[in-house]
Amino acid sequence: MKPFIEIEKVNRQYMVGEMTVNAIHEMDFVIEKGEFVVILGPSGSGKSTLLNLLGGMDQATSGNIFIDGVNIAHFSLDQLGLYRRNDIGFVFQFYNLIPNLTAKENVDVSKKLCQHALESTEILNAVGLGHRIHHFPAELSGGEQQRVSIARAICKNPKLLLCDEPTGALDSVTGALVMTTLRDVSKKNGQTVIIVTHNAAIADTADKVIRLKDGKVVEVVINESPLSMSEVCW
Ligand SMILES: Nc1ncnc2c1ncn2[C@@H]1O[C@H](COP(=O)(O)OP(=O)(O)OP(=O)(O)O)[C@@H](O)[C@H]1O
Repeated sequence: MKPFIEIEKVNRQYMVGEMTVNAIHEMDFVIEKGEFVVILGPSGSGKSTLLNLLGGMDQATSGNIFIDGVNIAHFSLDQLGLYRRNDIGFVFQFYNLIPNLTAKENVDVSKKLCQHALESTEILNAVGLGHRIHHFPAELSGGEQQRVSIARAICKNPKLLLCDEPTGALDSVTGALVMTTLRDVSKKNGQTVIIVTHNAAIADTADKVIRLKDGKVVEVVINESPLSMSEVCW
């Protein structure tokens, strides 16, 4: 059986004046359905570029990106728009909630946009915010706001959940709580999750760790027994 995600000889080059920058260079890896994956690497190693390619926000210079059997590297801009809308959930470092909408209304925005949305109240309960559904973002802590943004992404019932430094703006205790929520809810829903982070501690909780350097994969580690967040030293 083919893997759920297959990155095959992917390149993303930028031309800067006369110079060619190989942000992603001949990259290959696979991710199975339901895996909780962490991508680590130093600054400039290609993490954001890779996340943008997987999320259909950018196009590869060459190579194949199979998501659930479909090669998105050959998509038109219109197809990429539909792919981002229906198949991808995003969680960013800063929560990007709409300030004048409540937690539930923020999550409901996803329902209006995509085809397979889940029930927002149920997801807000699952991320531990059942008692905060009518609160506005300004009435929520940073960790609570990030959990609303996770609920918003999961509510789309996406094929793939992409998270860019989801704990980057949080203190370590709140970050661990947010990561626990993310992992628990995704595992319950069989959701495939890819997290880009500088925080190597998170790697021990992942099913798979992909390390990048200079636009290349330098190591793929499969954790047979991932640690729980409470076992990780931040
Ligand atoms: N639009 C662009 N034009 C030219 N070069 C770019 C562009 N975007 C990224 N790069 C280069 O591609 C390489 C990879 O960048 P990328 O942002 O993917 O790294 P990163 O691992 O996400 O870094 P960080 O951890 O600092 O966010 C870097 O050398 C960067 O300078």
